[in-house]
Amino acid sequence: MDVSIKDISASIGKRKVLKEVNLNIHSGEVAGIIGPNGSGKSTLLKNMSRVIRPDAGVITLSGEYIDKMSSRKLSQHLAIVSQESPVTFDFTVREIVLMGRSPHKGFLKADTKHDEDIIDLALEKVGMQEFKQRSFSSLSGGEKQRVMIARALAQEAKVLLLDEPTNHLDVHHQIQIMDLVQKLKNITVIAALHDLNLAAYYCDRIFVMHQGEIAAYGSPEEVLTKQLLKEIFRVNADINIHPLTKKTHITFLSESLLYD
Ligand SMILES: Nc1ncnc2c1ncn2[C@@H]1O[C@H](COP(=O)(O)OP(=O)(O)OP(=O)(O)O)[C@@H](O)[C@H]1O
Repeated sequence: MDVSIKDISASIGKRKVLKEVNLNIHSGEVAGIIGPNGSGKSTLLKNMSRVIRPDAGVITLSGEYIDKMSSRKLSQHLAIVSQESPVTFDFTVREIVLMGRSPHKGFLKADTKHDEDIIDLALEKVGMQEFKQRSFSSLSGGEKQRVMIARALAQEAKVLLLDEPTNHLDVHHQIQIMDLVQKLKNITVIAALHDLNLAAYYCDRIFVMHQGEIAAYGSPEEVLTKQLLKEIFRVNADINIHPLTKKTHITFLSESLLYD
């Protein structure tokens, strides 16, 4: 399912946070949204999932306007893992992942063996199957993050929005989650990422946000240049193609290294 964002502008209070943003993300693509703090990445994802309504512009999923879809239909198409964990009551891990099934079930319909199998598979994919009966609130930040990803997988949406999916995760689980995301078949993934080397390694294309606008986009090799890192991220860096992975690899350089 492809995602098209056309001339989206959005404000929070009096502040314009997104300014005529245009993006076209192809079906099955892993797209990375990168940018400094406050550049508008989360706000863009919130507009795509209709948590925030834009001032102007339209968003379509395979040509269908999201603002014309019912909430149920939108959740069948699109799942979001946001930075905020929405849970206030003490649910078990199983119950949290089961919530991902609700767009596919009738009102008050009992859970089926099919739902249970999907929950088990989703938990297995994120390596959390042993935690199925644990209380969600007792989990560590990284464990919670993996359960929220399992919930999104159980939703079986064709578009997956991930806001900082590797935030809180140790390096093993960062790679586990990004490997999983990359292997998802026929699913369009749009992920806001701070780790530029993870973005370079896993994303087909990268979109760079700066002050509410798209400053650049293209393949990681095209986008992640020394000049862009200096201008947008205000860092000095050495950039190579890694001999083993054949992907762009960034080494960040401290000011002291440059001027000592
Ligand atoms: N509820 C809010 N009230 C006021 N300002 C907000 C609110 N939410 C976001 N903003 C502002 O909107 C701008 C964009 O925020 P957003 O969270 O989209 O940025 P981001 O690129 O995701 O940042 P980060 O990398 O820090 O997560 C920021 O300047 C932020 O302070």
